Parts: sequence; C-alpha cells; structure tokens
Amino acid sequence: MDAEDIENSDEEKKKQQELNLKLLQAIKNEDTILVNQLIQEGADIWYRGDQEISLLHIASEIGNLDIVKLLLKNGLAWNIIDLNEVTAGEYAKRNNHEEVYDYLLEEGCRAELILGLLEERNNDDDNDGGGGGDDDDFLSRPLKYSEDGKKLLDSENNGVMMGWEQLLMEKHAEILCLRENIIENNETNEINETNEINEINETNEINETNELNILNIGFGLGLIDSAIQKYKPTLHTIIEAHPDVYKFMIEQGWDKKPGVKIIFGKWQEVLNNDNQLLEEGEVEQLLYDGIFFDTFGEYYKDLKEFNDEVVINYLKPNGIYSFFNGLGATNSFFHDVYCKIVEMHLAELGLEINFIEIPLDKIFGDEKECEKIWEGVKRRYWNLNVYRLPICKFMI
Ligand SMILES: C[S@@+](CC[C@H](N)C(=O)[O-])C[C@H]1O[C@@H](n2cnc3c(N)ncnc32)[C@H](O)[C@@H]1O
Repeated sequence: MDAEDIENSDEEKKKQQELNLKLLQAIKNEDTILVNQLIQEGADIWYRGDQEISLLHIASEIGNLDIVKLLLKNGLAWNIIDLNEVTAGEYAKRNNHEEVYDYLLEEGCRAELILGLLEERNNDDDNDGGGGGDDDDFLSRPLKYSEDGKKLLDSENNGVMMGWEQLLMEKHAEILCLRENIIENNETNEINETNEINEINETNEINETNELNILNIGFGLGLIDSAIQKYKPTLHTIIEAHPDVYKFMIEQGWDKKPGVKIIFGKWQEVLNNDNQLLEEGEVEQLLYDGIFFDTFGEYYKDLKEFNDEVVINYLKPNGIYSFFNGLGATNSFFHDVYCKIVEMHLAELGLEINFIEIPLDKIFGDEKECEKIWEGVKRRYWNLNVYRLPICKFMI
C-alpha cells in the first residue's frame, strides 16, 4: 500500500464513520425516514474509538418499533449482548417498551435469557412464543396427541412436536448411531425421497466394544426414539418429564422395547441423581456414545446448563452429542447469532460443533403445503429454509 492508498483508505474510513454517526443521530432523533435512507447509503455499526455501539440497543432503549424493525430487516441488529452483557430486549423491557420487547421476542431474540437476566420475566408473563416458556408450567398442563400421530400440542395449541420434523429426527439418529461414518459417507444432505433411513451396514463397527449406548432427553412423538431403535442400541435411555407423554410411552409399549430404559422426570432432577442412570448391579456411571437433547418449555440457558453439566459428564470421549437446533428459528439473524453463541459456549467446554445443512424446501414446499402442516397450531415456530443439524464432539 503506498501513501496515496493509505490516504484513500483513511478517507473512506472517515466517510464511513461520518455516515455511521449520522445514522446514530437519526436513530436518537427517531427520524425513521432518514434512518432508512442512511442504511441504504451504507451506514452500519457505529464505532467510537475501538468500541462498537449496538444500534439495536439504542433503538430498543428509545422504544421506536419502526426503527427496530428497520435495523433487524437490514441485518444491523448486531451485538445482541452489549459490553455490559445487557441485551436489546432487556433495554426495551427496562424502559417499559413492551411492544418493542414483544417484537424482539417474537423474532426470536431470546438472547437475554442466555444470561438469565430476565428471570423475573418468567414470573411476570407467559408469552412463551410457542417454543419456550416456563417448563414447570408446561409440565403441569395437559397435552394432546393428534389422531394421525403427527402433532403433539399443548393446552394452548402450541406445537410441542410435529411430524414435519421426522426426517430431521431420523438424520439426528443416524448421526448419533452411525457416528463419523455418516458424515463421510453422506454425499448430499438432501433428505432422501423415500424418507427411509439408510440401510445399516452389518459390518459397520459402531465402536471398539460394539456397544451402542444412547441417551435421549424428551420423547415427544417418539420420532427420534423410533429411529434410534432401528440401530438396535445396547442401551437406549429416554428421559421424559411430562405425565401425558409418559403415559403415551407406556401405552405404546416403549418400556418393553429392547434396550429401552425410561426415566420419568425432569432431566435436571434425574441427571443430578447419578443412581437413576445406573443399571442394576452397576457401580460406575455409564457413559454414552450418543446424547440427544430436545425439550420444550425451556430456554437457551437450560440447553447451556445441560451442556455444562450433563454432556461433559455423560458423553464418552469419542461420543457424539446433538440437539434440536431450533435456536431463534423464527429469524435467520437471531438463528445465526445463536449458532455462534452455542459454538462459543461449547468450545469453552472443549467441544467442537459442526453443522450439517439440510434444506427444508422438500418438507415445506409451497405456502399451501405450509398452511396444511401448521393447521391447528397457534403459531409457526419455524421460519427458516435450512435446518442446521449440530454434531458436537470433544476436541482431541
Ligand atoms: C419437542 S418434544 C421432543 C420430540 C422428540 N425429539 C421426537 O423426536 O419426537 C419435547 C419433549 O420434552 C419433554 N420435556 C420438556 N421439559 C423436559 C425436561 N425438563 N426434562 C425431560 N423432558 C422434558 C416434553 O414433555 C416433550 O415430550
């Protein structure tokens, strides 16, 4: 770079900063038209020295819904957790901008709960947005299975589990049970037309001891458990906390299936009590080759707690862990942020995460098909075109 180039790049930086400063001012002045215009001109994150200022925080603190929407639409909702670890949603909430707060939640902005900053919110209201909420509240209300077995709804018709996820669950099971082989052998992640799980290769060494111990949290429609059964696991532990689901499991004979061990209760309680996971006569805690987590009525902070306390203690050193990746799934920006956050948090535990991308166009097809899928469900909890299936392993 010669002197002229450096001068030009300094000049560009200065121009960008001026533009960003104008954007910041326009937000503070609540001048929506100017905000829109400046974004189109290329204004973005506002810098002060080496510090970034989150525009979304400012707009949320002021409580201007139109500007919040503009920022989100244009991908400027950067820095969901600010330097003081306060989220945009928290700013809105603290300043009583309920409409903005609700909108952020609606769009999947649940990051505030990562830090447990809004615990009091759980007591305040029950706007759980379909996928999250208060687990105890959820567990105390009745559930209903649809006649075709494709939906499990709560008392407010929130979709607890739905049949459209079947192919995803089958893929999760395949990855947990066939392990690395599937990642290498799988040329395309497109869901196959026949909806069938790949033939299991008889000679496919599952692991050195040929044992396959799988732990699944959350039975729901039993989709992943049915898929896991096809791999004939040595031990297939299922932890389920809802009495209606447990009843259904017993009615369907799950307690008699080979290798299956059902533990009724919340994973938080069951897994804090090692004894419940021990087989008769065993004294040493068993480790799992595969662990899957998919609950309902819980938040990211619960998933994080599960990772921190259960995965690292119950997963074999060469085991595979996965979870239903519905993090912020109503908004692609929040989903991206969550995927980064979960990667960061797992790395702190010595776990690496890779995502397999599964296009969902074959499942959702056109709007008509979509409407059919979501019929009778209070709100759509999924809005993305691609499912990012997480595969987590200890870094070696
Ligand atoms: C989304 S469904 C699981 C769907 C399942 N993966 C399948 O393939 O059908 C969530 C399940 O988690 C259960 N659940 C919710 N909170 C739980 C908790 N704390 N511990 C154990 N199970 C829980 C619910 O009762 C529900 O059956």
